[in-house]
Amino acid sequence: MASSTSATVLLSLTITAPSPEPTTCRCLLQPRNRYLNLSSSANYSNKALFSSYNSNSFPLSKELETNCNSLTLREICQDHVPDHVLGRMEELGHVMPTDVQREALPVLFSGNDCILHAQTGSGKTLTYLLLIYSVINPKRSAVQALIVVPTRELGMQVTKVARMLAAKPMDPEVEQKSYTVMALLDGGMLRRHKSWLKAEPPNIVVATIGSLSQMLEKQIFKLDSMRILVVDETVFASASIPQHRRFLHDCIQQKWTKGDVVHVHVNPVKPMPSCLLHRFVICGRKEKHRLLLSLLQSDLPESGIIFVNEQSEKSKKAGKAPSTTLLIDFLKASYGGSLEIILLEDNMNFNSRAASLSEVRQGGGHLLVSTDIAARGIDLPEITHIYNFDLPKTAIDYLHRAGRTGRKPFSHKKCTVSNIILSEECFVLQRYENELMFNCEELILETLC
Ligand SMILES: Nc1ncnc2c1ncn2[C@@H]1O[C@H](COP(=O)(O)OP(=O)(O)OP(=O)(O)O)[C@@H](O)[C@H]1O
Repeated sequence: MASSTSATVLLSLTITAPSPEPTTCRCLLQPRNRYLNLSSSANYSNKALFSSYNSNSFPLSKELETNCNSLTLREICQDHVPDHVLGRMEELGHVMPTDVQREALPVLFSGNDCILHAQTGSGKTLTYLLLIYSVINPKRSAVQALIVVPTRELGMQVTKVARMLAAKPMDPEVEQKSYTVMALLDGGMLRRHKSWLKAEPPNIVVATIGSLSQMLEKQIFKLDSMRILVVDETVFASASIPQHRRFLHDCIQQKWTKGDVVHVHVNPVKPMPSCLLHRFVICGRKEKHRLLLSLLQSDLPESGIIFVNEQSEKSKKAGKAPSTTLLIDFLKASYGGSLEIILLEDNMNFNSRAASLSEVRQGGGHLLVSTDIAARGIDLPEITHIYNFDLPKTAIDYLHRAGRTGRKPFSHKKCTVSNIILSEECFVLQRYENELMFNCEELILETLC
């Protein structure tokens, strides 16, 4: 994929990297006139944002740097982001910056290449959207920013936030052309999008890789006006070497970035948000349903996600029902609490998945039974409890699942991640604790029953 000529490319990524500095990170890089192959980028498990824009790089003012600690988001952004976007941002309750926003935004606005490291739920999406709104021109009918996401669910989430920030000012006195944001997601109406892209290209496109490739192949999607490319929550490479230093080294080697990339590292020691309490219960395979029920009855979550691993091929071939279905049936028959039980899994068609998510987003308290499809990028701040009915397959998956709760940056409320494990899985959990540097307390069975 070609970036536009004389463009500066910026990459931001969330590397959920364990050793030597385990953390979630984003990386902002500036290649010049480079080709970036999204689908074949390999070797890191991360969340990434690439953006390209014509920057008049200027050094970060020392004064701004020192004063940034006490600045509001508006003060940090006001010379860059249009006023009505800042107004919307404040209406949405974003007044003070999170750590990553405070540290990253001045660097991004300065046009420097940089890498950002920050925990899940720390406000990276707003960070890159503010950068996008600082760069694109709503009067220009051309795709100026492209955000590539791995799943339809994350795409819907990002589109929602982008549209909320871009909403036209309520005040009729304020004349402002609104930004247009298109969601080009798998399972969507590609024919309709095709006409839209041809007739009046939107300013921002949020796309899954499949839909994007189709549009690129048919040459409907033109990248010549693109100034920012974001790759969000995408696997760039093997999870076995998720080390940001190595990643950065490779990016420089591949010339995706200039050599003087800035590395902004927020909370370098602990990748896991500190507002999370982790605990585990050991039980036999047949006791898991009953144990989950006891946990739900004693925790009384406001809302929660119960993560179940995907059904194995072997189990499918044997004609067994998936664990999600069994669990939903069990909960519907025995739960009896006030929360609504909702299913979200890969096997569902796009419409059913969208319906489940919109039901969840309407609020009112729910228990979402889900595979890892809900583990990345989905932002449901009302979730207070995560239950790993099945232990995730990797430490990175653990981090992403856990990061679906505790998503209120300025709240001191503790949220809980509970793991229902078999005795032979203890060492796996221990490994995740070591890799991600968190502590998981054992809950003794008697106290629950
Ligand atoms: N400055 C802010 N003030 C208050 N809330 C904020 C602020 N910035 C972001 N948030 C809220 O914090 C939550 C998490 O933000 P966001 O989804 O951007 O995190 P993230 O770092 O991208 O997480 P992940 O890596 O898990 O995708 C969202 O509900 C968002 O609305």
